Amino acid sequence: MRVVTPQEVLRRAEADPQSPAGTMRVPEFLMALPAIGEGKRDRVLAELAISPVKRLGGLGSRQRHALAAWLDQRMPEPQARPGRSRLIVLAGPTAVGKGTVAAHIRENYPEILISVSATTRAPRPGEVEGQHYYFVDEAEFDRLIADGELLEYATVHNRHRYGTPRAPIEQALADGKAVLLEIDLQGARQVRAADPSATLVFLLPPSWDELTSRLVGRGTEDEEERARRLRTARVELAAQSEFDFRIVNDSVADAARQVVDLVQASAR
Ligand SMILES: Nc1ncnc2c1ncn2[C@@H]1O[C@H](COP(=O)(O)OP(=O)(O)OP(=O)(O)O)[C@@H](O)[C@H]1O
Ligand SMILES: Nc1nc2c(ncn2[C@@H]2O[C@H](COP(=O)(O)O)[C@@H](O)[C@H]2O)c(=O)[nH]1
Repeated sequence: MRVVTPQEVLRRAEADPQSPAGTMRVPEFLMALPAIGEGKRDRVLAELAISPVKRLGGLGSRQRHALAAWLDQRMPEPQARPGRSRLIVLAGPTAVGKGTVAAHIRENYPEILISVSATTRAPRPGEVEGQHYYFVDEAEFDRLIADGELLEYATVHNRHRYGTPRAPIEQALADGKAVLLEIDLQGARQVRAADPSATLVFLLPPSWDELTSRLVGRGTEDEEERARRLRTARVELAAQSEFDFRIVNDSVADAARQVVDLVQASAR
């Protein structure tokens, strides 16, 4: 399996400025690296004299070399991305757009299997059994756990249980397909423990205000449930540095493309 490092993303951007790597903005690239927050990102941009509007493919050679040197010092290439499996986890706070991004990937990149979870929560209007979730009762969820049919499971927002059916994931991985799980932080940690070579991606909102307005705008939860979800969101945001990559969802298509780039990188 070939490992794609941030340095390789930089090389792809240089080779083809119109490629997904080339059109990625430098701040997004930096934020997708482990343990880079907004403050660190801004300090690095200032230190390397790179404007935040610059795209990787539009860097001058001095800037590109400065960025490559900074990367080499921070994460030497051979250790930057140890062998990855084709299993990608997409997590992030409530209403950041995980489901929307996953739906965009399902529609536009059918080669990637998007896992369908089991849940004890009731369907929302318009949700379809087997497409959005497998809606099960508590007894059936207990049975799935007892029979070892779930790869991971968790009680999310201290309310309902959600879990990833194991069989379709294992079959797809055995067939060489890439698999995307859209799950919560607890599930992401379980997947990491079960398969340290999985890639963990954290989806970030452009701002806290935007997150709350997406949650309100979705209109699927009452005020009590929204408050519960926002409490979990603070906990999840505080854990973002545990993830391999972070992607800001300010455009669904851009965020989806960045996730797909990571999926494809891990599948080489
Ligand atoms: N990039 C975006 N810009 C504007 N609105 C967005 C964007 N991405 C998603 N949304 C909207 O935000 C709302 C929440 O999105 P979505 O339901 O996909 O979030 P989620 O992360 O799956 O939430 P949860 O974890 O609560 O299930 C939806 O109304 C969706 O249309
Ligand atoms: N640990 C898991 N978390 C999951 C799974 N499927 C979904 N989720 C997460 O639950 C919340 C709430 O989802 P909603 O559909 O009720 O809004 C969200 O964060 C999902 O990512 C799963 O299989 N395992």
